[in-house]
Amino acid sequence: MYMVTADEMRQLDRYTIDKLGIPALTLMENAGRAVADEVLKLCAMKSRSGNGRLEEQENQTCDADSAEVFRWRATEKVSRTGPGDLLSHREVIRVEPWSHGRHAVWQREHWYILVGKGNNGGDGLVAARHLTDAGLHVTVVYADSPDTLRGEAAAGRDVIAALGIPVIVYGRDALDLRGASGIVDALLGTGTQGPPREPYASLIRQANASGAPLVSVDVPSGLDADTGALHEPCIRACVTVCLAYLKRGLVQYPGAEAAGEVVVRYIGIPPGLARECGVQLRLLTRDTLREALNVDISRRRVPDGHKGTYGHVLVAAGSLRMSGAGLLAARAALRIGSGLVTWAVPEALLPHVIGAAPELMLAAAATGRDGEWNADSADELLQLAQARDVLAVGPGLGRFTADTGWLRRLWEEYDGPLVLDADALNILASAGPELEAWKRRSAAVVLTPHPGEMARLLGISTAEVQRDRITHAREYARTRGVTLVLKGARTVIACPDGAAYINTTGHAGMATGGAGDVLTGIIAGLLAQGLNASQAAAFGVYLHGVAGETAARHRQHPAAVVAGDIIEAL
Ligand SMILES: NC(=O)C1=CN([C@@H]2O[C@H](COP(=O)(O)OP(=O)(O)OC[C@H]3O[C@@H](n4cnc5c(N)ncnc54)[C@H](O)[C@@H]3O)[C@@H](O)[C@H]2O)[C@H](O)CC1
Ligand SMILES: [K+]
Repeated sequence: MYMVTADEMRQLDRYTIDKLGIPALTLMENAGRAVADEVLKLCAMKSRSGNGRLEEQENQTCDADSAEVFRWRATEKVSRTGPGDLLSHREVIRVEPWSHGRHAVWQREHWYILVGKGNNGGDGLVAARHLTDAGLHVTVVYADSPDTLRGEAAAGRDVIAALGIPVIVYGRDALDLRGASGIVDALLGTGTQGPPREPYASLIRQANASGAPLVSVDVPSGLDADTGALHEPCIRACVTVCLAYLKRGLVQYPGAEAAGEVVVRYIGIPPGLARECGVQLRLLTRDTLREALNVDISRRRVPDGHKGTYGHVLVAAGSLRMSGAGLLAARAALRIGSGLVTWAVPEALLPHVIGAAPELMLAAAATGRDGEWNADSADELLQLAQARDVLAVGPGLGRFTADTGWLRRLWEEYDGPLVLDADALNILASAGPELEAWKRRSAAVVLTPHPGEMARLLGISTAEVQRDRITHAREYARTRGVTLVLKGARTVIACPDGAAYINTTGHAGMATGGAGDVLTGIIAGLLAQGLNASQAAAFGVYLHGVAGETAARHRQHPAAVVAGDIIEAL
């Protein structure tokens, strides 16, 4: 599933209308119909729950290969009354075609359609008509004077008037949303510039305060469609019906939170157009792993395989006070399926980690009695690495004198894939401009920074990184020729060729010490099994998140998950 910026969406709109000849009114009609479908679905859910409130949808038939709708949600958003279990559910649901019969249950429903003066408002006007035809009581609320609408939106306005659908002009007529059964937010879409101005701001506040379920058209009004930043006041939707292509801001926090459950609906724009027009950002799903990354997610084993078949990982990690980080990375590399894993530790640590995981091979890589790494250990490490397929460096490494030169030697003299995490990234960041002189590697490099490590790599603040995670990650990967995994909620995987993926597996309970070390081991292990850097990074992040969800279910609560649980759940 491709993801676009507001500007890319405008280009795709224009191409569809001007080059393919599909009328804008057709797109708007389909958009409004899709919004109406989702509103009717919510009404049906409420009627099923019997108490007139939104309950979590029962198990839907999941069609793993459904092309039409990709739906995921944070349950606490959809079931306002159910015990939010904090786990994000990912499911692909086929939305059954909705027959617009006059269902008696819906005639109790009174929905308000908040309409802006752009085409987002136009979509809302089409939805108002469909919902009226389905039997709901509908009132259209114009944020601006109706005569400010232009083009297709003005055409929608005239139809509403011709049908005699009740209309309120905000600011001129009284508006009380407290009795609303639901509200459609068709105020601002991808044409928004900056925080909502009056009267949109007041109307958004009134809608949020109403307590009624909010369905946003395309994007919640007030949300930055590109970065996911909230320009308050911003609508807090329980469902966002995203049109044609997923907007980036709906997947990045805090936007993902404000959007609630996101449903991407086909409205007549050819699905392949984004790829043809050079869009390279995709949602990371099983389909994406199979189709875009050509990953064999079944991970078949050959009947006559042996340990050597599945690669040998060398993990250079762990120090006196942080030996566990190295152990977690090494264990994860083994659990994900590597044939062999050697864990290299400072010499003084070795006697203490013997037996920590009997399946691991151990090696002393830094002589000295203090249990810390030192620059002299580069020779030993390079010696060990020559007989290994992948080198993972960083978890629990610590900093030491001349560590930049040490890392540079590994970077330039080891000719296999390199995975750098934690302190290896901090050492890389401390190289500063000298990094330009480091030899460009022919073999893959995968960096796995969390936002703070990314900030140090870029020399900016963590807040700036988080303001536009996708752009920062993609820019760094492209200019440095590396594969970069920017961790955090909705991890970004950015590849040197410009391709990028946003992961939706995982949950907040994985914010626990060592979870990142586990990911490093997973990615190194997948590289050892022959996946390329993009495949190993994307598949590794995806599996890491699924394992975290599984671990939370086993522990009955996300807060109880520790990093070792994620390894066991792999
Ligand atoms: N994706 C598709 O194929 C289709 C999308 N459609 C819908 O069109 C909107 C985008 O419409 P556009 O007219 O470009 O802009 P908006 O409706 O989002 O609103 C802009 C409108 O509001 C004013 N405005 C801008 N910023 C602010 C602000 N901060 N405060 C107040 N007012 C603001 C601005 O002057 C404009 O007049 C897209 O989201 C879809 O919903 C098509 O309908 C179908 C095809
Ligand atoms: K909207």
